[in-house]
Amino acid sequence: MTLICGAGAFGTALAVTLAQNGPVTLWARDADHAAEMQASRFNDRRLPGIALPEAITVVSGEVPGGDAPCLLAMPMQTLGGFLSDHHDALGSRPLVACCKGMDLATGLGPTGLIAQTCAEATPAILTGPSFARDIALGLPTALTLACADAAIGQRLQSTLTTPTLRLYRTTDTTGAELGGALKNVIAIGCGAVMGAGLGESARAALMTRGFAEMNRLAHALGARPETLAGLSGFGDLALTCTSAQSRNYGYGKSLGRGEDFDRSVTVEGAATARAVLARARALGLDMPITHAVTALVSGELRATEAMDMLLSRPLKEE
Ligand SMILES: NC(=O)C1=CN([C@@H]2O[C@H](COP(=O)(O)OP(=O)(O)OC[C@H]3O[C@@H](n4cnc5c(N)ncnc54)[C@H](O)[C@@H]3O)[C@@H](O)[C@H]2O)C=CC1
Ligand SMILES: O=C(CO)COP(=O)(O)O
Repeated sequence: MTLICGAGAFGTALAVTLAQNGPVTLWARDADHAAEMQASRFNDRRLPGIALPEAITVVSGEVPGGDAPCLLAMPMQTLGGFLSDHHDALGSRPLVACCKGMDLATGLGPTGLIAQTCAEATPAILTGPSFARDIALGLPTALTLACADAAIGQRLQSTLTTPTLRLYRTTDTTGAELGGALKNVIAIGCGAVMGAGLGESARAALMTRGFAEMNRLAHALGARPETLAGLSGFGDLALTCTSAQSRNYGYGKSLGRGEDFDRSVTVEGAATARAVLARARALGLDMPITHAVTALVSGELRATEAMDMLLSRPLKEE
């Protein structure tokens, strides 16, 4: 049995693909939503049009106990609260974060938060280039499964691989979670560039210099360069900065056009930009794109002003 907490688009998509391997329990925060899904066999609120296989049971209330791995598929800024609220039920099993970002309150990534809040559990993270709908439709997808405990990571890799979802494993949790967190920040910037009509060449420059920035922070925090070059870093950066399916990219595009954006949509890069900037400042690191995106998101700068700020920086070696 696999337990997935968080019945948004991603949690539901993971439940659909993992149902090919055996029973899945999908835990939803909202009791009405859980009852609606269990009865209709659809998640109309977050992933419409995808039928839930019979192997999925949707529950709410107490998080089910047990030793089976638990996937945590809720937005990053809600993870800390969820872990504290359900600490006892989560117990000592592997907890696989499926969220992307950096916690504003602590500056920690998902595995750091798990380690801090649920000390008996084994933290892991599942991350990389994938849209929930693609996974749910059974389109081929490859992700990174990171767990510092190599043996548990290997077990998770085989449990969570499905015929269409291929997992690669690493023990570098820091690198894997930083890739997923930072690519969303850069994607907001790329969306803003495109929304403001600054062109595809400017977007390519921002992606490349953004990748340099991701590597700078990752290096300072002890991550391995090959992790950043893999699915969870470069792979997810490429997908999110170029796809109209991405909510971070779409949000950036609205900012670039000066249009409103639906506030109920999950856009992880907005809070994460602020968290990353604070962390970088504490480490004495220069992260100009993250700085520009933070100013854009807070309304301090428009996209063209943010680009002017980046272009007027002193010339330097690549
Ligand atoms: N949607 C996608 O294509 C992908 C999403 N992700 C990541 O998955 C995470 C979740 O995103 P989505 O599922 O897309 O978001 P979503 O907006 O579709 O759904 C978020 C879900 O989290 C639940 N939630 C909110 N606060 C909660 C709390 N305190 N406790 C428990 N549940 C809570 C909401 O009820 C909602 O069902 C994000 O970090 C995102 O970056 C990763 C890869 C792909
Ligand atoms: O993480 C994702 C793709 O890998 C989903 O991106 P968005 O959250 O921007 O939609």
